[in-house]
Amino acid sequence: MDAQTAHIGVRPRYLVIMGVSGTGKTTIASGLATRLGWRFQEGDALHPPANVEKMSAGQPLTDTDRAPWLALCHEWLRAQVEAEQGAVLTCSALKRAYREQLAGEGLPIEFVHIDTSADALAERLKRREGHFMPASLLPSQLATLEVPGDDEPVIRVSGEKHPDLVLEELIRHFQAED
Ligand SMILES: Nc1ncnc2c1ncn2[C@@H]1O[C@H](COP(=O)(O)OP(=O)(O)OP(=O)(O)O)[C@@H](O)[C@H]1O
Ligand SMILES: O=C(O)[C@H](O)[C@@H](O)[C@H](O)[C@H](O)CO
Repeated sequence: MDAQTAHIGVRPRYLVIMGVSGTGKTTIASGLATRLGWRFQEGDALHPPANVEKMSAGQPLTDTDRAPWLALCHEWLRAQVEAEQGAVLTCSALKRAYREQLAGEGLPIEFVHIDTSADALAERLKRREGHFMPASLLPSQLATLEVPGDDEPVIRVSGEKHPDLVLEELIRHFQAED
C-alpha cells in the first residue's frame, strides 16, 4: 500500500463501475483510481471493433456480441486481483449473468452501480459530442439493465450528485468497512 493509499486507509479492492451509457462510469472510475492509486481500465476500450461499429450504427449489442468483450474484462480483472494493487474497471455489466461472468472463478469483485434518471441520461447523451454511442440507444440500455439484487456485491450511488461527492461517499464507505 503506497503512502497515498495508506493515508486514505483503504485496502485494495477490485471494482466494476457499472450502469447504462452516460451514467458516469468513466467519471467515477477514473476519479477513484486517481485518488486511491489503483489501476484503471476503460471497459469500452476492450470491445471488439465490430461491437463499436454496431453501436455507432445505432444497433444494440446482443449477448453473443458481449461475450468476448466480457471475457476480456474478466481476464483484466483476474490479472489485477493477482497483482494485489487494487483496480477499477468501467463496464456497463447490464445483466446479472454478465456480472457473474466478470466475477467468475471466485474473483472478489464489487460492483458500483451508478443510477441516473432516464431524463438526466437523455439530456446528457443529447449534449455529449465525440462519443460513438448514440443517444438513440438509451432506451435499449435501460430495457436491458437488470438492476443488481441485494444478493449481489453491489454499492449503489447516484449519478446525479456531483461526482466529487460520490467519490467522497465511496471512499468513506470503503474506510468504514476496512
Ligand atoms: N454526476 C454527474 N453530473 C453531471 N454530469 C455528469 C455526471 N457524471 C458524468 N457526467 C457527464 O455525463 C457524460 C457521461 O459521463 P461518463 O463518460 O463518465 O459516463 P459513462 O457511463 O462512462 O458513459 P459511456 O458508458 O457512454 O462511456 C459526460 O459528459 C460527463 O461529463
Ligand atoms: O453493454 C453495452 O451495451 C455496451 O457496453 C454499452 O454500454 C457501451 O459499452 C457503453 O455504455 C458505451 O456508451
